Amino acid sequence: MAEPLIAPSILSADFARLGAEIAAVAQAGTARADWVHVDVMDAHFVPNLTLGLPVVQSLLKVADIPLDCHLMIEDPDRWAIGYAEAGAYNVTVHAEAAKDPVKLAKDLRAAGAKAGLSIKPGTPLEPWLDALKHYDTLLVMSVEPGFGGQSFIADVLEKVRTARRLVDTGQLKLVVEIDGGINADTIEQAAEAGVDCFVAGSAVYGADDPGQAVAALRAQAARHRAG
Ligand SMILES: O=C(CO)[C@@H](O)[C@H](O)COP(=O)(O)O
Repeated sequence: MAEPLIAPSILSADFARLGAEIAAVAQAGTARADWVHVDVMDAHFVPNLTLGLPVVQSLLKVADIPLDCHLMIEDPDRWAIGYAEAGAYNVTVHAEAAKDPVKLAKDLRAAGAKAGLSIKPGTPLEPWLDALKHYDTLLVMSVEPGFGGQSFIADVLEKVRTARRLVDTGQLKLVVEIDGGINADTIEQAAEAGVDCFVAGSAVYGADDPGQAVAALRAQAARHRAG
């Protein structure tokens, strides 16, 4: 299995210094993150408001690292394409909000982005398995979306195990990503369940040295990966 991917979430970064906060996890070497996770929240799909396309367009001009945009918004069928056209590496929409997830994935890929589908902790995986054949990432939420710093919900690991099995047997071809409550205490169980990509907000941006936190999380995940 490939090396685990680490994606720091800028939800826990200083919003007045976003360019510098991204650069802090984009230095060469083991402290370099694989992707930077950008949480877009609209205060409708989730009860919080963060940033939108104009900010992402500005970040794309200065970020020397792929941006993984997680859209926690209503009507992603209308808005997601803008993030792909702007140059986001991966654009993830929520299964609970998408009206036509297959068309959406095709449109995102046609615009040059990877397509991601996310499910909340209480959303089952099975109804989305056909649609997931068109996606490059599955983002399993391990907290209720909306806020950083929440406690990890271990029950979602059953969905990770199912997705891992489907990827390993060739029935799905995607990156299994987890988001919410990932830190030194929880990353091992997520790695053992078969996660490929770990989003971590407070565990990275709450650390004295965010780059060192990235390196430590990656090493810990690598020691505990399934397979
Ligand atoms: O999407 C979200 C929350 O909705 C996450 O990306 C959080 O930002 C992760 O933060 P931590 O739980 O790692 O502090």
